[in-house]
Amino acid sequence: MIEIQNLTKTYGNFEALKSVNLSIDKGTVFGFVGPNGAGKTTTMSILATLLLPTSGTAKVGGFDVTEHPHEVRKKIGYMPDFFGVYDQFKTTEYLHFYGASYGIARPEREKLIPQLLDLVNLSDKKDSYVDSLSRGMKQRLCLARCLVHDPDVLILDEPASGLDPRARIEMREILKELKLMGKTIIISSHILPELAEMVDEIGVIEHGAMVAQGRVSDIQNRLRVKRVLHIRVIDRAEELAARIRDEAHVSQVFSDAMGIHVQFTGGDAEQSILLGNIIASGFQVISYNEVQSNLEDVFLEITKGGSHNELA
Ligand SMILES: Nc1ncnc2c1ncn2[C@@H]1O[C@H](COP(=O)(O)OP(=O)(O)OP(=O)(O)O)[C@@H](O)[C@H]1O
Repeated sequence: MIEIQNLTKTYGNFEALKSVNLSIDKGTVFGFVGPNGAGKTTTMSILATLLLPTSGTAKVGGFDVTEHPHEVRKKIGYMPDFFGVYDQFKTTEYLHFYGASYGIARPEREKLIPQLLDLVNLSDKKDSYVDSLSRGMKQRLCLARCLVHDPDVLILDEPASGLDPRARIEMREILKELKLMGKTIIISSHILPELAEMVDEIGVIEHGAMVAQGRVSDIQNRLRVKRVLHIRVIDRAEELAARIRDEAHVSQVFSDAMGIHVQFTGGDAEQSILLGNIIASGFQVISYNEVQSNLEDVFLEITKGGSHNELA
């Protein structure tokens, strides 16, 4: 649904995007993450046909953003990171305005708008002035506005930024519904653990270059060069810690009141063999688990010190 090839963008002498490649299948929720200034907004603005690329191509639903911007616009709903709402409108009027801009006839809009307000949980605010809505409500109204023409693709630039935790959860629930409706969604965020729960894939961009892209679990696996295992036994923890040091794929061991922590370089099979050896040696294991890294850890690992080439 989205295909970006060798995309570059320069502002004067500054290279904001350096040959970015990105491919997103229909129905995927794609999380676009990267530090401030990495190039997320630039990429999304190009996809939204608001900015021309310097070189390379970007296609949405098979249409090139430079050659067929009008076709692309029919396919996308775009929510910018900063947006204005017309404060003097009521929410319903606001959506009528956008619906009419897309050429949707009034009778159709009369049916559509209550559905949209319901989707974004604003039905009880249908007669409220936009001015009186909270930030979270305005974000949701903006999302409803993006949906008036039933686009296949949603390009959402930091939709959860500046929202309190409750408003973020509401936004996340709405995005889940949109995914169920079959929309392809590209969403940028700094709130990485939040993103992990709702995206199928992530792309990490840093200094204008994609440094990792794939399914969240795959990227986590690729980064798990060293896993951390946490083991609890009924007794003889110190004895077990000393013994584990000699096992294959174990690089570091330390124990504390919480149990034994093992840095492990093996894969799933080796991890299972280690457990077998521990039990065969007569230790009574209460728990044996791998400490899960969350998306925040993954992101920090990928972007630390620029040592990420093997992931590109
Ligand atoms: N119009 C412009 N003129 C010059 N430089 C620009 C312009 N727009 C963006 N940049 C620069 O390009 C780089 C990428 O900016 P962009 O807004 O795409 O990053 P971002 O990943 O969206 O960051 P943020 O998370 O802070 O919004 C930044 O260094 C920014 O300063």
